Order: sequence, then structure tokens, then C-alpha cells
Amino acid sequence: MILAVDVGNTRIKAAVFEGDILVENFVFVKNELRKNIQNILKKYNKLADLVISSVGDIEKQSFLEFENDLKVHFMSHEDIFPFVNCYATPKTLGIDRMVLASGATLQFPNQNRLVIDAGTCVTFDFIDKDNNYLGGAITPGLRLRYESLHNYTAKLPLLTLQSPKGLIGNSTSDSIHSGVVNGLVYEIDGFIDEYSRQYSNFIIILTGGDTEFLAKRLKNTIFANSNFLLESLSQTFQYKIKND
Ligand SMILES: Nc1ncnc2c1ncn2[C@@H]1O[C@H](COP(=O)(O)OP(=O)(O)O)[C@@H](O)[C@H]1O
Ligand SMILES: CC(C)(COP(=O)(O)O)[C@@H](O)C(=O)NCCC(=O)O
Ligand SMILES: [K+]
Repeated sequence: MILAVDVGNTRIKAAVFEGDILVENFVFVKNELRKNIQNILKKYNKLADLVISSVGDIEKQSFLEFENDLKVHFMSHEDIFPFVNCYATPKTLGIDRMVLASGATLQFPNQNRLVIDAGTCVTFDFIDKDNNYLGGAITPGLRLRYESLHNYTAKLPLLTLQSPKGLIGNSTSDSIHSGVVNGLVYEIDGFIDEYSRQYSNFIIILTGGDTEFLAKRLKNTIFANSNFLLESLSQTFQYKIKND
């Protein structure tokens, strides 16, 4: 059994895998990392590997204490990935984006793939059918947009995510909801439309904390899977074992 842990900039997500089957999911905050991992290890005593992808401020050392219980693998740029990395700055590419690209390559062979991860930031990653990772885009996520409007103005309140009543916001809060939610939806659809102009055929995977909220609002057809990063982490680890 594998325990996959994804340390994002907002939350930590984890999942227990038996082969390719996801057995249980967990979500927790940074300062509860230790307690939560300990509880998972207690509950699943057949866990043999702990695989971590971190873009947050949690480093390898935080996981070393678990080496008494199971093998710990902290994903890094030095690992083996199933794609050719064409990023001009491969060492600064987020390890989460590399894992997503890896999952897309392994799960959807011989086709172009666009992965959209709607987390703290929304990232776009494109891997062509010849398994070249080309790059993509980074833009603020939904919660970050609400927070930025509040933090960098004098008069705008901090609102929580809510469906806009329509296109035209006729109050401060309705204007913010329209701007943030409709804005990101149009942005994602706009990106997809532009990719479609350049690449005739590609699969689109949407993942991250805002997957469900966004999926139903997009005009384009996408494959929505909130667990795509965790699944990709488990698959990338198994790929590494086979190819080491
Ligand atoms: N309980 C929650 N706490 C924080 N954000 C949440 C929660 N539920 C859903 N979200 C949404 O998830 C997004 C963050 O996604 P997530 O994938 O967890 O980020 P990251 O991987 O960067 O930590 C936010 O934009 C927010 O709207
Ligand atoms: C873009 C990110 C901040 C996204 O993080 P997340 O929203 O998943 O928390 C992360 O992938 C990162 O730190 N990337 C490094 C820069 C790059 O990918 O080029
Ligand atoms: K992201």
C-alpha cells in the first residue's frame, strides 16, 4: 500500500492506495501534518511507501521521522518522469506540475493533454502526444482572487466563494462574485479555446480544490477529477520503481 501526500500552498491532501485503487482520502492543514500522518499509519498498517510532492513550505525533514515505519520518498526534479521536459527553467518547475504531467502522460498515452489544476494558483500544463512537456500558465486561484481584492484595496470586503447571480453585478458583493468567478471561468474557457486553435485534438483534465465548483460552469468539456494529483503521485512512484 502507498500513502500519497500532496502539500499545496493552501492545504495538505493525502490518499491511501492499494495498487491503483484509492482506498481513503484525507485533507488537513499544515500544523496538523504530523498527527494526521501518524493516525493514517496506525489505521493502515500495511502501508509500505510514503510518497510526497510538496510545493508548500514543508520540506523533506518533516517526514524523516516516519522512516521507522515505511519507506519515504520525497519527489524531486531528479526523479524519473515519463515525459521530456522542455521547460526553459526545469529546476524551477513546480514538482506538483511535474507529477500532474506525469499522470497525464501515463493515463492518456499517445494524445495531446492539457492539465488544469485549480488550487491556490490555477496552473495549466500541456504535454503533447510525443510526450514533450511544453509548459503552460500560472494565474491566481479563486480564493487568492477574493483575498487579493480585499488585501490590496481600502474598500473591498473579504468575501467567500459564492456563485454570481449573473453577469452584471449590481452591488459591491455581486460585482466581486461576478468578477472573480465569471472572470476565472471565462479565463479558463478562453485558454482552452486558444489551445484548441493551435492543437486540433487534446484531452483536458481539471483538478484541484475548486474542481467541482468550476467544472459545471465551463463551456468546454473536461475530465474533472479532484484526485488527479494524488493518483498521479502514486502512478509516478510506481513508474519510478519499474524504471529504476
Ligand atoms: N476547506 C477549504 N479550505 C480552503 N480552500 C478550499 C476549501 N474547500 C475548497 N477550497 C478551494 O480550494 C482552493 C485551493 O485548492 P487546493 O487544491 O487545496 O490548493 P493547494 O493545492 O494549492 O493547497 C481554494 O481556491 C478554495 O476555493
Ligand atoms: C505554481 C505553484 C505555486 C502552484 O501551487 P499550488 O497552487 O498547487 O499550491 C507551484 O506549482 C510552484 O511553486 N511552481 C513553481 C514555478 C513554476 O512551476 O514554474
Ligand atoms: K495549482
